[in-house]
Amino acid sequence: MTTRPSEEGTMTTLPAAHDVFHLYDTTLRDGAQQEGLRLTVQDKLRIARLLDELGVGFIEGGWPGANPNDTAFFAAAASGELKLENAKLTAFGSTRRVGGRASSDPLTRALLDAQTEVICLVAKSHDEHVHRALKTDLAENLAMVTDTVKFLTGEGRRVFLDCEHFFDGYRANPGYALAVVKTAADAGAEVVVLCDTNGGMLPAWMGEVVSAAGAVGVDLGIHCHNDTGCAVANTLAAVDAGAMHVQGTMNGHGERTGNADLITVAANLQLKYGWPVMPAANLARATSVSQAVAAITHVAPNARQPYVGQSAFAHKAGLHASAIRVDANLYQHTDPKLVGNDMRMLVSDMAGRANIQIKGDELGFDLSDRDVAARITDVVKQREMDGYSYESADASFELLVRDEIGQLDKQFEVLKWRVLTSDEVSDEGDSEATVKVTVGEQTTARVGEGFGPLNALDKALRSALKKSHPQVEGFELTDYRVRILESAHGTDAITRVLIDTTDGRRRWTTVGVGTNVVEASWEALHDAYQWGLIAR
Ligand SMILES: CC(=O)SCCNC(=O)CCNC(=O)[C@H](O)C(C)(C)COP(=O)(O)OP(=O)(O)OC[C@H]1O[C@@H](n2cnc3c(N)ncnc32)[C@H](O)[C@@H]1OP(=O)(O)O
Ligand SMILES: CC(=O)C(=O)O
Repeated sequence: MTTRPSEEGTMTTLPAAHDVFHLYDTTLRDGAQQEGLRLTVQDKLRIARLLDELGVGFIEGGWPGANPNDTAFFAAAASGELKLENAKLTAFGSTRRVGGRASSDPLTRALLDAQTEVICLVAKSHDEHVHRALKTDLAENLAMVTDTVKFLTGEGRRVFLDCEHFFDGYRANPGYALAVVKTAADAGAEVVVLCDTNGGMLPAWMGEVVSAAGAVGVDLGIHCHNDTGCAVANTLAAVDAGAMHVQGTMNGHGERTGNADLITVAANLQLKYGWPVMPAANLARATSVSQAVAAITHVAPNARQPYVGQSAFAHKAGLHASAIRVDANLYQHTDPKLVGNDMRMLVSDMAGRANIQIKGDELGFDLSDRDVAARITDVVKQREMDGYSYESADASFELLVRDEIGQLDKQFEVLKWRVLTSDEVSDEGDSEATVKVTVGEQTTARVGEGFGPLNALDKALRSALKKSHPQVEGFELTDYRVRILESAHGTDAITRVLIDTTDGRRRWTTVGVGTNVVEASWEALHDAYQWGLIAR
């Protein structure tokens, strides 16, 4: 144990860094056991490359022989499609079948065929599971461990062994759970991993059990599930008790409620414990790796994910913002840049002047004048009361700021708009819009047909502006979100519309509000075009 100053200046006791420490990623195996997640071979190859860039030591690629997809993944990796700079690809499988021999077990053979230097085996370590799930006796399970580990190490493989249900097994029969650890170590397993398979552990219970396993005299790993919401905390508690190998997944994917989020674990070890678990430049890729994995898995990123979530360093409250103007560290536990994230300032009805000033700086406006900032704050609060939301609608907020400080150089004025929708659907759609605008001295009226009123209005406005502002041809509406704000009202409720637009280079969001959804949509659309034509 070493004693080092905590960030607050008090002394805290933390374990000293191990000479050898493993970050072991199981996104491609246990992560893929998450409901709704399905990874193709190409997905797995892409995620493996990202994990290698991040700098994990081991990438568990799946269970070769268990399904054609995983077998094909290992074949692709072995054929040279996967070139790893930092990590070692690891094949996962179980101890041999009851009553058989490892040398003739087809799944053990498949582990060798995967051609990885490292193999991770799962073995039963809970006596009740041996009796009821394996349907054999305790001695045979130990023999399965010995036979499989010895066979694979004899074939030149490095073997890690996952003790399934270790913590529950230790509670039920500590002598047997520890015998599995010792048997694996004696047979040649390099690391014995203690698994909280059902995820029921709490941090306060970890130390005693991990220390008891440590007394066996083998390098220990930890594999935690998040069923009590404690996967990361349990992992750290196991590390405190001596584990030198941590298993986890990107974004905490995994069976049921998931596994320990390896990014959170790694960032805690590196930034809080001060252990050099990966080069600083690699940790600074954590946010982009997390986002890239989310894009590949099609699982929406969790904005509140520690360190790398979109909201991890987002500040909404006025009091926070005013202190952040003095020093960002007054309201953040670490520098977001260290994990590749950014501080974000949110504008809402909880804002004070400081939020507005910091957001102004971000957008390139000098709002240091207290009166100007106070006026904009008041406008924002009133408009939020009316139903607007500027938190994500940066473009509408910028238009509001420009208007308040006299820098709104409107690129067009709308003289009139109208839209009709009918039950007659032609090839052009079911709606027809007319938009009349002036640009400088020129007045133009155009009709647009489309599917739904917004589509028709978009076409009409684009058509009216394209001669004077040809760049509108490149504007594309990518998302359209409608929220009913006063549900008690029914069909005359207030509606808020958010529209995301892109021109291929930039992406911006605008907001509109009205009792009429078409009116709210038109306002958001109008702002989207104004911002796209004004802002650089
Ligand atoms: C805790 C974990 O997450 S471990 C990882 C779990 N991952 C998976 O199960 C995904 C991949 N699994 C599979 O594709 C299949 O379950 C396979 C290919 C492994 C086995 O499929 P099947 O032969 O059809 O068997 P099934 O899945 O029904 O049952 C598992 C068998 O393995 C046995 N088994 C379970 N754990 C172990 C173990 N550690 N060592 C040896 N055998 C084991 C069971 O007793 C059962 O044996 P039985 O067929 O004689 O009853
Ligand atoms: C091995 C594993 O995934 C578990 O015990 O949870």
